[in-house]
Amino acid sequence: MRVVHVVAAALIDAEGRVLVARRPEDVHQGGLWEFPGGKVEPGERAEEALARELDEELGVRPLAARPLIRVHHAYPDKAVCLDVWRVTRWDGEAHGREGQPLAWWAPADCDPARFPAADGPIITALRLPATYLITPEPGDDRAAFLDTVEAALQRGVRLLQLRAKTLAPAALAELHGRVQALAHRFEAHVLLNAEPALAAAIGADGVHLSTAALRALDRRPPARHWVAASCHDADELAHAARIGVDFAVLGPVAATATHPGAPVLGWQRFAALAGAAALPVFALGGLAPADLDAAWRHGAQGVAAIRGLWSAPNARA
Ligand SMILES: Nc1nc2c([nH]c(=O)n2[C@@H]2O[C@H](COP(=O)(O)OP(=O)(O)OP(=O)(O)O)[C@@H](O)[C@H]2O)c(=O)[nH]1
Repeated sequence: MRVVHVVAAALIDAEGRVLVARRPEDVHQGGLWEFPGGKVEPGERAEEALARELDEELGVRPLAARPLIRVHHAYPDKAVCLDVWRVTRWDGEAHGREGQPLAWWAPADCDPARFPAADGPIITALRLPATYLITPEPGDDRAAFLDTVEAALQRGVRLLQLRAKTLAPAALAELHGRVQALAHRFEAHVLLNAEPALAAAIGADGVHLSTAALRALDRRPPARHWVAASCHDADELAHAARIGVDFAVLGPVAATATHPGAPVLGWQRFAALAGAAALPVFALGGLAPADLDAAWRHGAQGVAAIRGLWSAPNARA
């Protein structure tokens, strides 16, 4: 089946709401809500197509846009590649130039059932921040560890993975409770890197699956908000998407101090794997907030890091 290349925009307003439009009843996926956009014309660059579609459909001109996610989806009657951009500044006031109803919804309120099936990963991408902090092993000084977590939250980190492989379950649960209480003060979420049953039992916001844990599962484990997984190749990404994992971490993109000698992917390979994956993918391995533009250009949700976020100067949302 020929793949139709489509550009779509997530216009984000000052309150973090996203603009959605209702598709006419009589077209493909009619009656559902969508992100404004349309087909890329022959010879057109994606950004040109985006500007043309936003003018035709909404009467606005994008001023600040960056890639959000690329989604491939095969409907029974057509295959699409949705190239979705996050637009945070534009000229003009958005109005439905083709008579289509418009609405501004918080990403948390976007119900995937009201959108075409391809849009699930787009909604997830909109709900996720651009950085994912993975904690280093906590040392004996728990107070210093919690202070550093709090400083990271103050810098803007909103998604954390508590990774403390050396702790027994009771000590891990104890530390998790403290980290989660801090995180919730900042409306941030904590994923516990542990057995899904333990994460669920102690009320974690989510669970982060190791590659081995991911491979052992044939369905999404129960979780309050998030199920994430560590992946290294196309098979693992496909398995993660198939069982309903929300997002993946893929790497190492560059060499890291924590995993010396691990084979490095590089940005080109990362982009190929992330672009084919049906879920948002954070880039991991030797990265920091300064790498966000490169990460977005190569199809990442953003950057996941231990060192690069634990004491980095900032974490852009
Ligand atoms: N703009 C947009 N299109 C989407 C989204 N999700 C999704 O699956 N699509 C699909 O991507 C294609 C977009 O093309 P289009 O908006 O030019 O519309 P169309 O196919 O109705 O045009 P046509 O009548 O010329 O065939 C449609 O097949 C649509 O179902 C989305 O969120 N926004």
